[in-house]
Amino acid sequence: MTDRFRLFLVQANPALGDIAGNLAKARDYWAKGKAAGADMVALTEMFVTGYQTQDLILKPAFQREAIAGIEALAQECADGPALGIGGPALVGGKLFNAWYVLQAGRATATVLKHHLPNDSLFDEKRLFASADVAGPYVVNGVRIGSPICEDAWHPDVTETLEETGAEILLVPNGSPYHRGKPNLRLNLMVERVVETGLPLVYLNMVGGQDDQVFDGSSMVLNPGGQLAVQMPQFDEAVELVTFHRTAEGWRADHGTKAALPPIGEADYRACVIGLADYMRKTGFKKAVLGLSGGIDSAIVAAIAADAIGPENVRCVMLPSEFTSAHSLEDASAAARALGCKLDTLPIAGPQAAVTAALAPLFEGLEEGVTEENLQSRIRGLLLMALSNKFGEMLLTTGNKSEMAVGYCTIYGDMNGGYNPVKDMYKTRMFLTAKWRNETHRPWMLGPAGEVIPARIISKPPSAELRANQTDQDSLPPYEELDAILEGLVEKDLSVAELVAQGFALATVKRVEHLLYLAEYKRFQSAPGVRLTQKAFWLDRRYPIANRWRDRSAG
Ligand SMILES: Nc1ncnc2c1ncn2[C@@H]1O[C@H](COP(=O)(O)OP(=O)(O)OC[C@H]2O[C@@H]([n+]3cccc(C(=O)O)c3)[C@H](O)[C@@H]2O)[C@@H](O)[C@H]1O
Ligand SMILES: Nc1ncnc2c1ncn2[C@@H]1O[C@H](COP(=O)(O)OP(=O)(O)OP(=O)(O)O)[C@@H](O)[C@H]1O
Ligand SMILES: NC(=O)CC[C@H](N)C(=O)O
Repeated sequence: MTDRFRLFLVQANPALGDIAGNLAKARDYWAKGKAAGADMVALTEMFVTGYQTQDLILKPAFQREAIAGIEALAQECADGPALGIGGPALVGGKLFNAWYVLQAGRATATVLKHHLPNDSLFDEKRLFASADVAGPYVVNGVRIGSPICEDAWHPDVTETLEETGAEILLVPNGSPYHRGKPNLRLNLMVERVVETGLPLVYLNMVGGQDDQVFDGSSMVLNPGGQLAVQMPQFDEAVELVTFHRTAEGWRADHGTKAALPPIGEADYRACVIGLADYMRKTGFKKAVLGLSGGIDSAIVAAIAADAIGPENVRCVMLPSEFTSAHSLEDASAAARALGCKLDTLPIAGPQAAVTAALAPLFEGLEEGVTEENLQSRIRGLLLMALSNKFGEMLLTTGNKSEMAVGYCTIYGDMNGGYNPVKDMYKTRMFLTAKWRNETHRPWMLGPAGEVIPARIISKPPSAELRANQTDQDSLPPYEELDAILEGLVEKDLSVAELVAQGFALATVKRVEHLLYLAEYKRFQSAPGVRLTQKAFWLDRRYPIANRWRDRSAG
């Protein structure tokens, strides 16, 4: 009887749709596991296709290529350790989210997912059939049960596996980041370990995919819930875990115990990885953004410098007659501190030309928001011209507070391919800027030190679209706005509940109105990194034409 079982865990970053590339990665990791003397090499949920595939997985040609790839992989990895890999499976004409166990040239087990996540950003019931729960499979005489991700968030699948003889639980995941997610997963997995009395391996992928960032944080728990291995959050990593058979069952040796970063740092890292992977996976090497001397564009510049290197980030100051001297100085100081190129493109010329073109139609009409927004749109036009000419993707900079209430110009500053701060509230932007100035980590490609000049953080935010404008002319103070948004968006509170918390009825109703009104802007907005469980895109899907307003407080 085997008394030792060695499992090679692969916390890697697949590229969605790159079936050949993901198979090549799988082969390389399998060879590493073989060289390390593993009995089994484990990869994550849907590794062969990347995750989440959304409706791409419904395309028969895509399914066929992925399944054929797994069959070929089985043969290439016949001579050595077993290989566990996620991919689609077609059984009885139905499509399943599956995890294949490849041994001796074929799939000796095809585990099919039972619990299909269908809330927040998941729509798996739309894509896959739900399978009945099956028992464990055997590798080198050890019976292993593999609940697939959501399957381990409920007690029934692991209970069945334990009752049908599983000795070790190995859970492949595609679990995306949100604030505090590692702790949530740990609590759930400890529950499974305590219920079953079995050791549990939680294996998650890493990397950015559109709005989602998968943050690894894979771990191994021994019965009782003791943490034997903690793999890092966000980094690609491998770990050879050795299990020993004891009188009480299998136990994992202690291994790597990576420290997980605090939440603020994890959010920033998610923004950096989300942007870096979006660029890499869509084929961009360089980015461009408007650097105004305000905090939003300064943080986005820092994130971009950290993600793709300051030499690949072009900052552009586009001053108008309303741009203050301190904005010019602050933009220049920020670009210098980050080591990014700064171009200056005054907008007075194009603004005069557009104003003249519109003059015959606008004659006798008062100037107002139209003219203010023209400046933003001219900036957007010039920035997109640079993007076209130099192949630099335009970054847009609207934080979550602005995106919530529509404090941004459609086809103006909303222009851009990706928004790394789309899910970060303005009050967090200030904290993030301070934190980045005080902290440098090896994964940051930008420099250490005060990369966001102190005045950018301390001065009152202004769009500078008219003389002496500040954000607080149009919006409640950000502390109040964010607290109300936290209630309306993150917690789905009613207007009455917010009023009971002490907020003025008129302010809450105005914020609620702006929130609903701005749906059309968000629908046309760039994707951005998801940090919360109510990100504007998949977590919170609202109608655009919507006459409902909450009358709970009158
Ligand atoms: N339901 C709907 N479906 C589709 N389209 C709809 C629509 N409602 C309005 N629209 C369209 O949207 C237009 C109004 O939206 P928009 O043109 O954005 O203009 P609007 O939202 O009125 O103004 C932009 C606001 O953003 C502020 N801001 C803050 C920070 C930075 C910047 C900046 O630009 O740098 C701007 C600026 O001060 C101003 O308060 C309408 O004229 C109409 O064309
Ligand atoms: N003078 C400018 N030069 C270059 N880009 C600008 C200029 N003014 C605005 N922009 C672009 O439009 C975006 C929206 O402006 P907004 O005022 O909301 O942000 P900010 O200036 O970065 O920060 P804050 O809101 O704190 O002032 C900016 O982040 C920037 O990308
Ligand atoms: N891929 C999955 O099944 C993930 C679902 C799970 N609720 C998570 O977010 O981790």
